[in-house]
Amino acid sequence: MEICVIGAGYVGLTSAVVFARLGHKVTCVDKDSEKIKKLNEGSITIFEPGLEKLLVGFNRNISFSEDIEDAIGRAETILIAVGTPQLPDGEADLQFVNEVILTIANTIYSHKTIITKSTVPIGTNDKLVEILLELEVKRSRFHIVSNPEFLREGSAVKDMLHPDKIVVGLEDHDQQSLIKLKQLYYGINAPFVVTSLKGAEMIKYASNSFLATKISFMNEMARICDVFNVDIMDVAKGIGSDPRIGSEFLQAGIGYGGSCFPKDLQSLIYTSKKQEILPKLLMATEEINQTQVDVYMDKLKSYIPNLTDKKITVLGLSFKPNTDDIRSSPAIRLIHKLVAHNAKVHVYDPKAKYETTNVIQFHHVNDALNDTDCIIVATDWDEFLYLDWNDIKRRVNENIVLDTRNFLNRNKVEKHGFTYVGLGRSRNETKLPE
Ligand SMILES: NC(=O)c1ccc[n+]([C@@H]2O[C@H](COP(=O)([O-])OP(=O)(O)OC[C@H]3O[C@@H](n4cnc5c(N)ncnc54)[C@H](O)[C@@H]3O)[C@@H](O)[C@H]2O)c1
Ligand SMILES: O=c1ccn([C@@H]2O[C@H](COP(=O)(O)OP(=O)(O)O[C@H]3O[C@H](CO)[C@@H](O)[C@H](O)[C@H]3O)[C@@H](O)[C@H]2O)c(=O)[nH]1
Repeated sequence: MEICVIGAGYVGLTSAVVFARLGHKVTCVDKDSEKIKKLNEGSITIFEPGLEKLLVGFNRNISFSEDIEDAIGRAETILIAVGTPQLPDGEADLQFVNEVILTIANTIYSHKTIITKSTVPIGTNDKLVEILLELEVKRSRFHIVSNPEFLREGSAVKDMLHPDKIVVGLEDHDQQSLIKLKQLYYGINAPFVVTSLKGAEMIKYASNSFLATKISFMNEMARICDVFNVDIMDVAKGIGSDPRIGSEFLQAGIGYGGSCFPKDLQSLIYTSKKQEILPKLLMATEEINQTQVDVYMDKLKSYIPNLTDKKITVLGLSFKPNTDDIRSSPAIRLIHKLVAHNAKVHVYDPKAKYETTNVIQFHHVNDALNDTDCIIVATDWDEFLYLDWNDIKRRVNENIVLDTRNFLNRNKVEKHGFTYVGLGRSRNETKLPE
């Protein structure tokens, strides 16, 4: 199948490469000429495990271009994978989706299946149908399909090749597009969940909201565990073994970040309020998340009351491991707070970069750790599990380790004389058998 993927970001590029791997002929377009230039030179524009290898392996099936009209003209299937960022009031900004739909309207000369992969508010795809009709595109020339994406950054390729489901939202009685989607995903072993356009849009928001709520729930539990000297890790293990709860997304910590959970929750809150529904649970989820960094700042200040001129080393910048993405990263929020308290901030991240005043970023973890007064693990990169605490002991001024991800091996850290600080990570008061 000849496909045009519009947007060469995390979703667009991964989709383009995966569909090329499935044997389709893909043109991936982006209006960012720098991105397209790099991709045409053979360099990958994002860090995503396995993506570069797959691109190299299937580059015969994929091309990159800035010429959006030309790519649309040739393709029978068009995937919209442009950004839908957040406006200041929480509403999703649909300017890029609207831009694309106008371009499509001006370029349709044969039938197109237009698939929205971008996360868009409930009712958007119905609106896209209306817009195309208002622009006098013949009804026989297009079908709109909502096919939200559920990949996670850091495991995007794996998630797209082995999804747990493929959600497809269709216009009324559109059997033709369902057949097209099955052809598109031929080779992927996953059940189809078929629903209306609005149904598919809602599934995407409900999925992210549920997962974000699970995280905020655990963060609230961690706050409670903290005052009762209970280890939240025991609680996660205990409740996670119940299949009704499930063991994933129970990791308490500094809060969720990234380009999806925060903005999608804000967007659903906005949409609900517009319909005069007060989404109290979603609002609480967001509020807990927003204040989680402050909870860790209070922890830090209970050990170092005055942070002025204290050297604080932050390990991790990205919003989660295995990605270079720092969008809405809690690590960045934490760094801003440290700077506001006049701390001298040293940072290290295996892949992500962040430039700002009063922060020094190091290329080697040991350089970032020299003479530090406190080590804060802000992202759970595997690399930090293998730190040589015996060596670090000799480099630092003070022995405080704040683990905001409940992730380090506490015994290993404490064995070398460090004070391990977490939230809801109190030592069990009952002496248990070894
Ligand atoms: N990042 C994720 O993990 C993820 C997962 C699932 C769904 N989503 C959703 O997918 C969408 C895309 O997210 P992303 O993270 O890939 O975004 P991104 O910002 O990484 O990429 C979007 C790309 O679209 C391009 N673009 C914007 N307007 C364009 C236009 N008119 N023509 C051509 N290109 C244009 C931009 O230049 C950019 O390269 C969003 O709606 C997001 O919510 C993201
Ligand atoms: O137990 C957990 C799990 C995750 N996180 C944090 O939650 C955020 C989001 O993590 P994750 O969901 O793994 O990454 P994303 O790439 O943001 O993926 C989410 O957002 C995407 C965009 O909508 C969806 O496609 C995915 O299904 C959804 O998991 C990160 O900051 C994580 O550190 C926790 O704090 N505790």
